[in-house]
Amino acid sequence: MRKKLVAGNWKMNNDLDAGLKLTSEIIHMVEDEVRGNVGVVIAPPFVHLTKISQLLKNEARISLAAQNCSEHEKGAYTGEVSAGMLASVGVNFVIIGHSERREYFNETNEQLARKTDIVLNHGLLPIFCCGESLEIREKGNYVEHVCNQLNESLFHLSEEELRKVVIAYEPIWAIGTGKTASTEQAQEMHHALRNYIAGAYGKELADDITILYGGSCKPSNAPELFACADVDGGLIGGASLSSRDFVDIIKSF
Ligand SMILES: O=C(CO)COP(=O)(O)O
Repeated sequence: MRKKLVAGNWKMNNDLDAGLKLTSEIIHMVEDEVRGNVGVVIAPPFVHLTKISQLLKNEARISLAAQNCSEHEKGAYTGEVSAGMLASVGVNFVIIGHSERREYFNETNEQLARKTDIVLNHGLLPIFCCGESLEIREKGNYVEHVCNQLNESLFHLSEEELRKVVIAYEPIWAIGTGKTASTEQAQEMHHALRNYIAGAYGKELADDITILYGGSCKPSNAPELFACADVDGGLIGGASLSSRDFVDIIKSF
């Protein structure tokens, strides 16, 4: 049985007080309302991680993620944060290759392969983002494009390493636009990605990999998206900034 997961990517939102308040609300609501075996991840900005890690110390089902990390081990990289530093403050997951990082910070598939390696080397779990632009969607080669992102950033991993990776499919045209992928579009891509992984690593491993959907996911559309056979949860942006909406999404399974 593969793991179900709902992760909240706060992006560059909330000051520390607001972040701590949101975390406390999520802790209490998850405890009171969420049944079943869905895992919860929150990904606050870097400067919140140490304090939020303390709040989550006794929360077995809520994990902490960073939104990015350096591809370098340490050294003269002003402004960067290393995987080792993240591990030292209690982070569990690292989001790698979000489309906003690919677009605004020119992150390449090769660089994301290095980030994946360094994250795994520090005992952290990558949430690897992939997805196509509207232009590629309209051209029709979107499956090939996203499979290539996996190939170039993940397929150097051993089987044991790939098993630790969570994949998040986020069509760029659906992020922050209010325009969600239809269940058919989400299922088509998730199924294609699982098949592609099966081709390289075998069906057994492919069936075990958690693949999340992201892009304008909210309480009203999460139930139908999460009901798709190959969708194992969500990577939530805007709606994860409201504890009520985020927990309602978690309860959509
Ligand atoms: O980018 C996303 C999560 O990483 C999705 O963002 P929205 O849910 O705001 O569309």
